[in-house]
Amino acid sequence: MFEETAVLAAVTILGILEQAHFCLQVISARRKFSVRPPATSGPAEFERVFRAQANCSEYFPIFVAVLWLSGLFFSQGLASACGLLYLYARLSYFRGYSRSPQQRLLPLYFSALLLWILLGTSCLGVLLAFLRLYLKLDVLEHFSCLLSLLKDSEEPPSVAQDPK
Ligand SMILES: CC/C=C\C/C=C\C[C@@H]1O[C@H]1/C=C/C=C/C=C\C/C=C\CCC(=O)O
Ligand SMILES: N[C@@H](CCC(=O)N[C@@H](CS)C(=O)NCC(=O)O)C(=O)O
Repeated sequence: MFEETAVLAAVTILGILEQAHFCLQVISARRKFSVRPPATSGPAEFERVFRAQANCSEYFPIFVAVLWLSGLFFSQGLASACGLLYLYARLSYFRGYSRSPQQRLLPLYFSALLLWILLGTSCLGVLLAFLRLYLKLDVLEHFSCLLSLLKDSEEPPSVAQDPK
């Protein structure tokens, strides 16, 4: 049972390692710019790294929740692909923000889009599970029946061969 979710688990571990990397970057920026805790302000270069890490951390619990909900209730493949892209977008956001506020924007939009896709597929997956469980209604099965009916009606009738 657990092994079936190994891909989601791998994406989660990768995400945790990414968070660790962002923390280490803040520690090294504190040393570089001599900003000792509990201070959180200093040169702009430091504050950008600090805010980038804080913003990524803020969204990490939401990311992990929707990654697993979408993976378990909708599709592990789609959720894992969105998850990997999200982690890449967050890395680009962090690197972009460390350079300038402007350079954070494109990866920020992309990461937000991926998060909303994961949230949307989570909602859809949970809704379909509710319908199956409480109303005994399998919407996906009805949908695939409908598709195969449509496909059959489009196929030309087979012409009987004239045995000469
Ligand atoms: C699934 C997400 C759940 C909860 C968070 C809810 C809302 C947060 C929105 O999803 C996040 C989208 C963020 C998009 C931001 C877009 C643009 C940033 C706006 C202005 C920046 C301009 C500037 O600083 O120069
Ligand atoms: N901690 C966020 C709270 C608001 C928020 O989540 N804003 C979204 C954008 S609308 C975000 O991802 N902000 C981070 C950023 O702008 O870099 C912030 O400082 O902006």
